Amino acid sequence: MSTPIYTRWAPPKLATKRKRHSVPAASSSSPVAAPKAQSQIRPDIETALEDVVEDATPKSSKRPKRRKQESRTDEEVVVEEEVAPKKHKAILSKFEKARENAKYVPATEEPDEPDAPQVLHDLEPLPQPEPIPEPAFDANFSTLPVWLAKPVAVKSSQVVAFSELGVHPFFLKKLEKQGYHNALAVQSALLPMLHPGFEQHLGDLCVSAKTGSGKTLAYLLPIIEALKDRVVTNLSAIVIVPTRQLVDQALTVAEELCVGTKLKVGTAVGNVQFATEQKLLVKMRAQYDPKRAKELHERATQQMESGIVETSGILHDLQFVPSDHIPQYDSGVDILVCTPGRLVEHLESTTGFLLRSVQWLVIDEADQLLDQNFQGWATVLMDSLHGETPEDFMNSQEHLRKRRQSSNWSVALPARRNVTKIVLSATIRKDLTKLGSLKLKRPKLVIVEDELPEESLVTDGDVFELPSTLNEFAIPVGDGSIKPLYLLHLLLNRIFQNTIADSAHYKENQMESEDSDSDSDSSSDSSSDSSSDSSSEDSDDEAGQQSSLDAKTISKNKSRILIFTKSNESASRLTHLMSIVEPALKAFTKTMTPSSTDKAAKKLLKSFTNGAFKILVASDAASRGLDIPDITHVINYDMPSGITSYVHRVGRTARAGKAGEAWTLFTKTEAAWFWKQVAAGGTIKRGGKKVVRMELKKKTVTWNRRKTYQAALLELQGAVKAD
Ligand SMILES: Nc1ncnc2c1ncn2[C@@H]1O[C@H](COP(=O)(O)OP(=O)(O)OP(=O)(O)O)[C@@H](O)[C@H]1O
Repeated sequence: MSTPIYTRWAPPKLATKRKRHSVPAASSSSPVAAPKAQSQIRPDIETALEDVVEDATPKSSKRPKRRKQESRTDEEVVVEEEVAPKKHKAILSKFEKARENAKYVPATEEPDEPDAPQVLHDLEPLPQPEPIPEPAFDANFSTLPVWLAKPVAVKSSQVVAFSELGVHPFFLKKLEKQGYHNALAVQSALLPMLHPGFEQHLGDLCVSAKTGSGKTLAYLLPIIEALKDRVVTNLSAIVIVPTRQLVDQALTVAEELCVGTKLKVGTAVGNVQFATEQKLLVKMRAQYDPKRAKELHERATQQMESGIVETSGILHDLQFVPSDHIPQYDSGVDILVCTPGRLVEHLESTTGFLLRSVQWLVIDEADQLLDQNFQGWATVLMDSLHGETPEDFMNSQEHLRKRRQSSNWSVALPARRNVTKIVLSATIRKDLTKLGSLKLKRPKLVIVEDELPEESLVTDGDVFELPSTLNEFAIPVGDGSIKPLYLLHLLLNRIFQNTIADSAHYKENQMESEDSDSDSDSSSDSSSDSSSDSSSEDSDDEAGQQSSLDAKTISKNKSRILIFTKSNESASRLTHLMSIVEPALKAFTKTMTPSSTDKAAKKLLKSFTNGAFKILVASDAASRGLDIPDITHVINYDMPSGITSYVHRVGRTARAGKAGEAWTLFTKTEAAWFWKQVAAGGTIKRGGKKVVRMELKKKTVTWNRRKTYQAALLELQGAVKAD
């Protein structure tokens, strides 16, 4: 038998499985380099190779084939050996592939460690990568409408002569007489916008300007100038302010400007009898009109028959006019200064009180008024201002308008009156929900400030500015148990004697952060506590640290001090306590109570202005708008209720360019709020100035007064119980 050209390739011998494949002896001399391949195969691919060989053989025919091989004939072997090269090729290519695959080991992959202990994980969150810090959000857009986001900024140092602002010579003389030569910044900004002319703003104005910056004159002057030639009285301007003191103040300014004109200025406040006020505001007269009189009489008869009869109104007024006449109503004033509550009462109950001729609506201290919105005054007012006049009170023009409303003729009728609204405050807020109730048309926000914001700076937040002539101080008073003694020390040693420069008792300490504040607060307290009160109280070396002033010294002093307490009751109690502990102050201290009559309140403010007494103790009722030019000091005996309240309180001094000081007494619990919200300067701008912290030692404050103070407290307690 000849030797076959190709011999069958046999896989290399493997330890266990190889036995399964019996290879003929001749195959070892095969031209196919089986032994060579065997030597080149890595042990790790041996298994793969074995699998490949196994795969190449159909599994079902493995065993029968072996058995067959033993019993096969020579011809069968020859046939089989002719088929072998083909099979071998297929197997070899599979082997090559397997070898290639086995060669690939990912570079980074760690070799499996089958013996490594298995780590069991609970349902713990998987460790996460560190969050990528987000860049700080720098808003360069505003959610507010453009007029609020981009106000008209006016520098508060801008001072222009009234004559350059187109003020009528008639008023220039008046202003000169009052000592006003130049217009203050807010006046310089508003007068051109309100005067008819090229610079006039044909829309409404919101004005934010510091306390004491002259806003009252800024709105009253252009209104009175516009109405000065008026001969027939007609309600043309309404000025709304929150309190009756402010009504009086605005009335005084308006009346001074109206002297020499025929204009009538009236007021509507709760302290006058309503009926009396009605007669002043509306004048009734009889007009001959038999046809309309007949109609009205018929309606009155119907009412009588139905049994439901009006006790006021036009039908009620019919009885006061001749039978063929009808009642007609004329305004008794050209300018009305009022509180919102009383205005609403007149709108609802005063027959013939109509707003059809109103051209100006001023809302001063607007943020406070809009916050209160009692009796829904803004809605009632806007309805009356923009709504239609009730038919019974329509004049001929309004009747004509109504008749022609749906016809083509309506376009030929004169346009509906336009009301210019002027909304002002030192703390105006960009609150659209509040301002929206005023139905402003083409509004413009004017901000008068020392530091003008950058053009590009868009801010939705509210920022308020204090007068540049104001200096602020703050005194820590521990837990507040002897706060009245701190106040007395401040009054007697600092204000009435003005010994601040050489007094060792006031330790100046400029504080910026609350942390440092509370630290030093506690340290100051602990230092005072560590010194025995009883030993130091009457010791000689303390003598002279606390002043006891005589009435003469106080009366000579030019200071006017306004002390704010949290309520009217606290104001009365503090006045009482002060006069017991320091009797010299009794004649110079008065309380402002809301119960005092209008006349008494006016008298009180007048004698304070004149210097008849020096200290006025008041609640927040006096914090807004009160203009007493000579107030030198404001003391926040009790902490104000908010930032705006602080701004208005301290704004009672340092008015119209005069110097002033504001002092705040703060307890440990109030320190954080005060330093963070008020003193830090985020919302309140003070032109680079800081609130200066002044420390007083407790023993200095209580010197020689502890017993008197305790007796005074007992007396006060007795008085309160007796009440
Ligand atoms: N052109 C002027 N020159 C000098 N003083 C003026 C001028 N205009 C007004 N004043 C004075 O400025 C003071 C403050 O005015 P006004 O009461 O109008 O301030 P304000 O801005 O309304 O303050 P507040 O916000 O506290 O109500 C008043 O005493 C007033 O007489």
